[in-house]
Amino acid sequence: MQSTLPTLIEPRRHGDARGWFTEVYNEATFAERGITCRFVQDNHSMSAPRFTLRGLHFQRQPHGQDKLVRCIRGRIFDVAVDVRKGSPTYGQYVGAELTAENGHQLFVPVGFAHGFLTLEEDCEVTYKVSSLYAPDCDGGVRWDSCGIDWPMPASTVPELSPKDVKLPTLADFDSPFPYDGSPLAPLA
Ligand SMILES: Cc1cn([C@H]2C[C@H](O)[C@@H](COP(=O)(O)OP(=O)(O)O[C@H]3O[C@H](C)C(=O)[C@H](O)[C@H]3O)O2)c(=O)[nH]c1=O
Repeated sequence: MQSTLPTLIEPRRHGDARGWFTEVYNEATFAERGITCRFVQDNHSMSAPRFTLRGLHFQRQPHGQDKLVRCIRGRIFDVAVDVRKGSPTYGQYVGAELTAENGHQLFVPVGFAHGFLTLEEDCEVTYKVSSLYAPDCDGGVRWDSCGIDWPMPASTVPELSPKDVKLPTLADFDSPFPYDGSPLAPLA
């Protein structure tokens, strides 16, 4: 059964005198965590300025994307916001620090807006998605409209794309995503 809630994955690193080895994706072990979607595209972004904020994004159906996110250079604060219409946890979020050092990953299912804030310069993020890029179905809500406690000094204005500056606020947004009966739970 596909997990419909954000999930933190902490892949094991096998260390030896040379360094370490880890499986960043394994169909069988990820299925044990409820991640059974079929990923069809891998993405990779680099953000140069510290406190770059990409998000909060989703793709509308029929091109909704489950995402499996990891940071391969630097550190990010990665966030998933519940935007499932009728959810008792609508507008609430979970967040995790994903770093090249900890190797942690965040699974962000369809029904959640995704975004991240870089905590260092020159951060690189890679993520698998379960639906191909469909720009006509691109959607999102403003980063500062969901009560997210972004880990940056209060006066900081993050680096945003012109597109993200113009996103609607959560209050002005009419969600296209149905609620499946599972309220948002803290990341295990
Ligand atoms: C998402 C995407 C973008 N692009 C092109 C379109 C633009 O020319 C350029 C940058 O796109 P955008 O500004 O939408 O990239 P981000 O702001 O990093 O958006 C992504 O970052 C947040 C955190 C997400 O969760 C989404 O995956 C995605 O929306 O890459 C593609 O060619 N394919 C793609 O799948």
